[in-house]
Amino acid sequence: MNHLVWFRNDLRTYDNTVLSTALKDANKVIAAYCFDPRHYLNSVYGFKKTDRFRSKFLIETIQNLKENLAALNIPMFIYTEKPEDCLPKLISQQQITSIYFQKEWTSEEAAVEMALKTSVDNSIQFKSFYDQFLFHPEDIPFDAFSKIPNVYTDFRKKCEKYCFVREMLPQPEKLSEDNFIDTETNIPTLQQLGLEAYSEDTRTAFSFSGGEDPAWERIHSYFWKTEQLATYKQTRNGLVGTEYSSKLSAWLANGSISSRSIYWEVKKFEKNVVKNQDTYWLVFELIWRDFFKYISLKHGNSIFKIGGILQKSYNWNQSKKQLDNWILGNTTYDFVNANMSEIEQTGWMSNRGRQNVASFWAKELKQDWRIGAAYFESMLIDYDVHSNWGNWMYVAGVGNDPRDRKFNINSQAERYDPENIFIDLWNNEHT
Ligand SMILES: Cc1cc2nc3c(=O)[nH]c(=O)nc-3n(C[C@H](O)[C@H](O)[C@H](O)COP(=O)(O)OP(=O)(O)OC[C@H]3O[C@@H](n4cnc5c(N)ncnc54)[C@H](O)[C@@H]3O)c2cc1C
Repeated sequence: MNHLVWFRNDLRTYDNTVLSTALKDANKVIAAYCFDPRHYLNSVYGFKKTDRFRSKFLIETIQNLKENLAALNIPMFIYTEKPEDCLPKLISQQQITSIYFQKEWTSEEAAVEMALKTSVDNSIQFKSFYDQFLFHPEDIPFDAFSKIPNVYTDFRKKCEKYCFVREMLPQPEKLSEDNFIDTETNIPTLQQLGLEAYSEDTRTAFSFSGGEDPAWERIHSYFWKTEQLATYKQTRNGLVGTEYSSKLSAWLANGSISSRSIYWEVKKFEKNVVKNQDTYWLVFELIWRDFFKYISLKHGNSIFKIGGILQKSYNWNQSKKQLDNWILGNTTYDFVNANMSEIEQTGWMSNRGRQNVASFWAKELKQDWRIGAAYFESMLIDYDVHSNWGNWMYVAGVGNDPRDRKFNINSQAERYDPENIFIDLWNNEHT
């Protein structure tokens, strides 16, 4: 049996169900990753689907994954082509019998899987696994995805009571040296993906580096070195600096680390250092992440539609001038401007910032919320389809917020940035 592990948003060797299962009964295992050219084109809203910040992070992630796979004697083939164009050739050259991959359900990802299926021989087996969750779909206390509650608290309480988090998988065992071959394929540069190289803004909240090793270094630092986890709930609404929140989202989004691993690391911390509301709260937030994945499983493409999952109709506007002012930080609110400047310069924005700029865009300007979501999709280093579109729907009043709130931006700024430290950092001319 010759197996191909087709990496998607599960870019790690550790605690990876797809990789571990593929290794079980194989004579030979090879890996592949495709920088899909469609991900670097413009979306229907006119933004690059993946701009420079996430692309650079992804390039670093693949470099790290390639090295970690090589240490297991697994060769990694890297293409800048559509999977359905390059993988059939690889499958035939390497006499592959089965393809292992993480199951994705959003329409674009599902279409790629279908296109790949139709471009290879019928005898090739497709084996896909859900591996992006904290609570595995087979373990949740709901009979079907259609039964997932639309209110977060109902979902969380039932999962916390009746569900469990699976153990992490053992470290994969190294294959024999003859499994390794020279792949003679290269990781593209930013320029080859049609993007410009850039140097990091010194004001960045966090100097992100892609890959599972940097993800674990962050865990080591945030949990064990500085013990910031012990005060997470108290600091998580911060705006400036590396330590106000975990910053794990970028690695979680492309699967460099599993949500399960973070959960079990929290449990270790609770045993060895302290167990309190703050340590629990990180898990609480990881459950939010699961919630939006289940909402997208339940509602399918509605998460991308203007009426959202509630199918609500509002009078949405589409003003190019308002869009330019929002993106360039020329609105009437310094707090919105500072946050928009941060995302434009670094690909990052705090959760507090995201809520405020999204509320301003959708609720105050009454602009089509999908344009805001598409801009975030382009810019965010931690873009995750479910978390982004789910949170945008939530803030825009077409999703899961039972109270349909609008943020008072001035009072938010006074509360979270009382001395204008954040505003001054991002609104003053950068030297
Ligand atoms: C409009 C809007 C768009 C967003 N888009 C994204 C996105 O594309 N990708 C993304 O990962 N998060 C998104 N979020 C959620 C949240 O802002 C980020 O997860 C968080 O700011 C990341 O920082 P952190 O890792 O330091 O989070 P922490 O506060 O340390 O939280 C730990 C982890 O919990 C999860 N989490 C925390 N808050 C949320 C939330 N509200 N929804 C879902 N998961 C959460 C994340 O995986 C995060 O890494 C969005 C929020 C809003 C309001």
